[in-house]
Amino acid sequence: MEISVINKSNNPLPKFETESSAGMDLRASLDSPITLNPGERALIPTGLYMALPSGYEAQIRPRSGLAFKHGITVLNSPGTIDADYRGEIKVLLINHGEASFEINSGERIAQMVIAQYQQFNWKETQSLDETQRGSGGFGHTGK
Ligand SMILES: O=c1ccn([C@H]2C[C@H](O)[C@@H](COP(=O)(O)OP(=O)(O)OP(=O)(O)O)O2)c(=O)[nH]1
Ligand SMILES: [Mg+2]
Repeated sequence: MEISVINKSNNPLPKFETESSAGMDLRASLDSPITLNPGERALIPTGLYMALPSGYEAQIRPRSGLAFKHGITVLNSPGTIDADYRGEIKVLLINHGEASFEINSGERIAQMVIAQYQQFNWKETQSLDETQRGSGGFGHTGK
């Protein structure tokens, strides 16, 4: 599958880092570094614009290394890029760590996974089919 993309950043296009990676890492596209102090959030531009085929979405997810080592994560994870969005892809990062974290242009800040989705129509009704689970949830099967 090919996806049309415009790259206004100085970074190479995102790529799969290993043979079977699910996502491509996204790089920050910045004029100057951004410092995220503990508790702070920022919308980080990537300089990328794309046209997903209808029926596909892009999910913006955290990189586990940044989360584990620095407490840096994607606040709205997974961020949703709609197929009809033509604006710049941006990444909403938050610093959940105890130390300030500097983001430099070109650094890999998150990853993007393309996934299929299906739209649907509601069929409004007064009753639903019975199942073994019924309305049990939120741990009702035990620890
Ligand atoms: O992490 C994200 C999440 C969203 N977007 C862009 C693409 C997406 O298609 C659009 C709208 O996102 P969403 O629907 O999550 O935000 P909203 O607050 O509901 O805004 P809108 O009213 O524009 O839908 O913003 C990003 O660039 N990065
Ligand atoms: Mg929306």
